[in-house]
Amino acid sequence: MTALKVRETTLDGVLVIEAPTNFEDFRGSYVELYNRDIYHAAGLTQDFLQDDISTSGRHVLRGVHGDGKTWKLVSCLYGSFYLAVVNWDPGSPGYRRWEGFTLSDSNRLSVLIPPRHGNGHVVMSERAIFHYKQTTQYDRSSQFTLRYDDPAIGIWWPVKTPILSRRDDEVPHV
Ligand SMILES: Cc1cn([C@H]2C[C@H](O)[C@@H](COP(=O)(O)OP(=O)(O)O[C@H]3O[C@@H](C)C(=O)[C@@H](O)[C@H]3O)O2)c(=O)[nH]c1=O
Repeated sequence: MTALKVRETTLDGVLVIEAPTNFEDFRGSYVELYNRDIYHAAGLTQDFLQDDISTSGRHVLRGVHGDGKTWKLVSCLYGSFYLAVVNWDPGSPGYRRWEGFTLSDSNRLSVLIPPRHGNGHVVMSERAIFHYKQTTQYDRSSQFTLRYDDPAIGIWWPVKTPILSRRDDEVPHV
């Protein structure tokens, strides 16, 4: 069985993971994005029970959202986006630390995000498909929303005036 290639990040528990198979030939590509047995063999035994996608145009920014119980495994199915993850656990020494990642349909990377972290992404290609697996059913009332440009967090974004939903635009600074 292929061993999963996993890289640690500056955020405790946040991992960058290569696709178990990323094959290209004259026809195009074939990607095995998630394989339960290979993930479990690497110690990543989260029980994912929902798959979600969102599609967005260039410079749309969704987030920063999170909750206290959900693990997410984020990938880019099409195009490219910049993903920011922030530790939002007041009990953690890394509280408010953030890191950014570029995910695309060429690097085929996934990012594993533990509970008590916020995530947001901004689309860099003309269109992109954001995909994630999650360990809980959607529960809007348990989610927190952070302002993407909150100076108290200081996330760097490659786009300074992104397109936002009303929810993401109206959220106050912390
Ligand atoms: C997140 C979610 C939304 N929905 C619905 C609710 C609403 O009618 C519609 C659009 O929802 P939103 O405007 O909240 O979508 P969006 O702003 O894209 O929210 C998402 O942002 C990214 C960054 C995440 O990581 C997700 O967890 C989620 O918070 O989709 C579901 O049915 N299931 C879900 O799991």
